[in-house]
Amino acid sequence: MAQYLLIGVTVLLAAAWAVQQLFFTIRFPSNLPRIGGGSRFSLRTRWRYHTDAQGLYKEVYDNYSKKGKTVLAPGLGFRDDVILPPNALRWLQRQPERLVSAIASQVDTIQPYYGFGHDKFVSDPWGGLLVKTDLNAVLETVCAAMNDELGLAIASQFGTDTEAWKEINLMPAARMIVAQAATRFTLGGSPAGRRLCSEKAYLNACLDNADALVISAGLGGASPKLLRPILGRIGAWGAKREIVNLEEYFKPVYRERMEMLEKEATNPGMEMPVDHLQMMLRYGLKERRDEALSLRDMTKRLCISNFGSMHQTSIQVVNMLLNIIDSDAEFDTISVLRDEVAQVIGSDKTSGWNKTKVAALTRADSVARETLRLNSFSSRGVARKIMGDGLVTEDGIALPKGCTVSLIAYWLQTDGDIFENPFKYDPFRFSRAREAELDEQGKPGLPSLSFVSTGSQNLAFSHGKHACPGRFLVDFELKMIIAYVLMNYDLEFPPEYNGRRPQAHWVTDAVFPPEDAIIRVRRKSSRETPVGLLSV
Ligand code: HEM
Repeated sequence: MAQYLLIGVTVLLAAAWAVQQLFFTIRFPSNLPRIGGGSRFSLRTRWRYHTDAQGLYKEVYDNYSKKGKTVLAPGLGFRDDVILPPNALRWLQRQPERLVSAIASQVDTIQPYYGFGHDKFVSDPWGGLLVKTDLNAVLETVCAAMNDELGLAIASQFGTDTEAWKEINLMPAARMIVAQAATRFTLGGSPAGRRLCSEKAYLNACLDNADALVISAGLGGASPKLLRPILGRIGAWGAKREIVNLEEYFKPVYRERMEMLEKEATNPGMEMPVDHLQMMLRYGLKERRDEALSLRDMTKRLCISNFGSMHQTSIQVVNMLLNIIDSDAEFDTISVLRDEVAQVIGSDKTSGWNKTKVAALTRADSVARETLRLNSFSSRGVARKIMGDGLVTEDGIALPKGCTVSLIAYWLQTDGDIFENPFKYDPFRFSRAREAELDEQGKPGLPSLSFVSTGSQNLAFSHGKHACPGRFLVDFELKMIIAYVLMNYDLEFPPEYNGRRPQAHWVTDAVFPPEDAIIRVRRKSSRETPVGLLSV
């Protein structure tokens, strides 16, 4: 019996392998070199991507990317990824969307069909596009509200004791702070929405949902296409459960907004909330009516919005605060930043934050950009799916339909020929260069070195038409966090860290911050806090 079972399983696996090879495997041209050589990847090379992607990508970067050559590297599960050299970025940007698609690549990465039941939640990203078109137009209003929420969130996580030092587990604290601030601009504009901003169970549900989406994307993306309908569903189980959970919290806000929109129809000019949800409902009722009228679909849109606004931002906050404390002994980082905040924000206690002040915080800007240079979550950038046959790279590779191309961002951003002392966190690396090049008004020049500016040496937000539109909001958010935390708290590492931060770690090609990093904080007394505006 066991013998027949074994034969049956072997035949089934062989048939599955043949079907996978025949129908689902992309055929690459013979002139495209593979990392490790040969005509297929050895198991060792595939395994290396999953256990040492940092080392594997170093070889890709040094041996191919830096020499202007395209190369094939193993990716998640059984995927093969085409890695383009940095000098191909301009060529890539020139290609039309119908041939080179950012959105199709996001669908491949997120596998929304399994988590959300339909690809449209990613392939038709109208909610995200509103960040670009509508949210950024009212950034100052939205960020003023977010600043209030940040103060409350930080005080709640860091405490208010001005005598004793408190040990904080940074990752969970940063996640809650970012979730609370993000909720304020996502749906905090109405009374029911505002209540959710500080509702810990809701914030945890949002964060759990974002984690479940990462797992769903990982398992769905790693499985061979043939097995994806099974493994994708298993991987998405947690995400589906979290969506139902989140819907319960969201229901009263959704109903409140629909009632407000109904009232507004008979009462034009009525004051309405200014937040992302309101923009989504307004647009949805006009252009995607079925979705806007479905609580479940709008909950899924909310999940996507939360993922965008919470996941990478909280990672950036953890790394940035660790880097500020780590570099303080050598660069006096905390005092330099406090002086800058006091100068730019402190003198004007009435008008709050605006774009001019955010832009004037050049040193805080440098601290944030230097963190992204070294500690981006994604080690690759500008991932695009090739949508048709016939596209040939500048080095003569005919890219087959269905493959994904990207650039190695991590090794580009730590290239010793571009950055002096490339692995050192130098908080004022970019502000020094900018302050040495003053513009006509005597302000720091070189705007291409600012946090929000993207390019081949700064790919954390990607580059071009699809570069992250949320980065302008993140720019406000990070500077508000720097200002609030440093003006209201003293910070240090526990003595056993010997002044050095715990390092980030790679899981496949994603770079995670240390989940168990501890910092010690102590609230400054109001006498010591020079900027009244910043205290809550
Ligand atoms: C440190 C924080 C963040 C990082 C590092 C980051 C990074 C990225 C990256 C790499 C992309 C892909 C772009 C491409 O495919 O070329 C992206 C897209 C996007 N991000 Fe962010 N992001 C962050 C925060 C945010 C926030 C706070 C929001 C919302 C307020 C947001 C909204 C979006 C949207 C809507 C897109 C899709 C853009 C498009 O396809 O045109 N992101 N982000």
